Order: sequence, then C-alpha cells, then structure tokens
Amino acid sequence: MDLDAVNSMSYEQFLDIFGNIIEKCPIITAAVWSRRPFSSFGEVEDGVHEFIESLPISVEFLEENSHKICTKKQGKEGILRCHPDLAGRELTSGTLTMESQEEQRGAGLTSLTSQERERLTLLNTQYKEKFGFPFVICAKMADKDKIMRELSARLQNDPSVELLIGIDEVKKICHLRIQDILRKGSLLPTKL
Ligand SMILES: NC(=O)N[C@H]1NC(=O)NC1=O
Repeated sequence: MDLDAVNSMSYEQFLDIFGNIIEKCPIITAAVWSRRPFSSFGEVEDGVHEFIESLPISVEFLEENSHKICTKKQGKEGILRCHPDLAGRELTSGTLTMESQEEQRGAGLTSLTSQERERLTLLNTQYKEKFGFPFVICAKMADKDKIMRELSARLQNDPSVELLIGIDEVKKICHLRIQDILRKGSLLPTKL
C-alpha cells in the first residue's frame, strides 16, 4: 500500500486506519479525509494540525452593565480531555485504546511499583484540579521517571502555557502514530 492507496480509500477505510491518530478524536481524521489527494503523508499530519489550530483557546471578556463576564472557548482543551490519564483507571481496567496501551506499556507504566502508581495518581489528580484537563505527554518519547519529573514541573505552569504544551504533545503522539501505521502497513513515506 502506498500514497495512491491512501488517496483512493473511502472515508470509512481511512477512518478504520487513521481514526485514532488523535486519541478518541476520529472527527479530526474524518475532516482531514476531505483534503485528498495527499501529495505526501506529511499532508495528512498538516491537515490534523490545521484542524487543531482552528479550534479556539482564548478567554474572552464581555462587558455587560460595566461588569466583565468571562466566556471561555474550550476547543483545544476538549482534545486534551479525550486523553486517558497515564497509569490511570483505564489502564487498570483494560479499556485503553490499543495505541495508548502500547505507548503506556513502552514507557514502563504497566510495571510501576505501588508507590510509583500512588505518586502518579496524586500528581495526575493535582494537575486535573488545577487545569481542568489531564496531563498529556508523548509517552513514546519518555519513560516513567521523565513522566514523573515533567508532571511535577508542569504543575507549576500557567494554564495558558500548559494548554499549548499539552497540544504540542498531542501532535508528537499523532506523528508517531502515523509513522507506526506506515511502518506496520509497509506504507513507507517518501517525505514526511
Ligand atoms: N495522558 C496522556 O499523556 N496520554 C497519552 N500519552 C501517550 O503517549 N498516549 C496516551 O494515551
């Protein structure tokens, strides 16, 4: 299978293969299909990035009777909220997506000591209480020690900064998931 094969896929086939390149957000893949024909696999990724970037993040202040009313626009946060906690409930209950299961296993999160699991759970809870979305990091580019360190450090960030870091991590996860699909399906990219 090559780029021509991908370009000739129905949207159902495209979704079957690329539907989870952004965790539990097949709507993004479904939208990107409209951009065919792709002239490189990088264009699939560009389509994903553009979709994500088009989602709002800003906090708007409206004036009403001289009172400021804050209306949050939460598109990008929604993408982060589709991600499971690292070493969280879904890992324990076996309900992670195949991709996430593999990524978390690779980072050593399936073989934590009970002390490590407790610490990670505590940090994840503190993070979600502060930011309102889960801590997201590209697990394939980390190991359990790096994940703990980053989680502690990122807890200190400002919410607006943390949102951007989280979205950057989502893009890294997406890149590696596409690479994985290409490798497993012998879809070798000519330029990515
Ligand atoms: N919370 C979080 O970072 N989740 C993820 N990271 C990753 O690499 N795969 C995930 O599911």
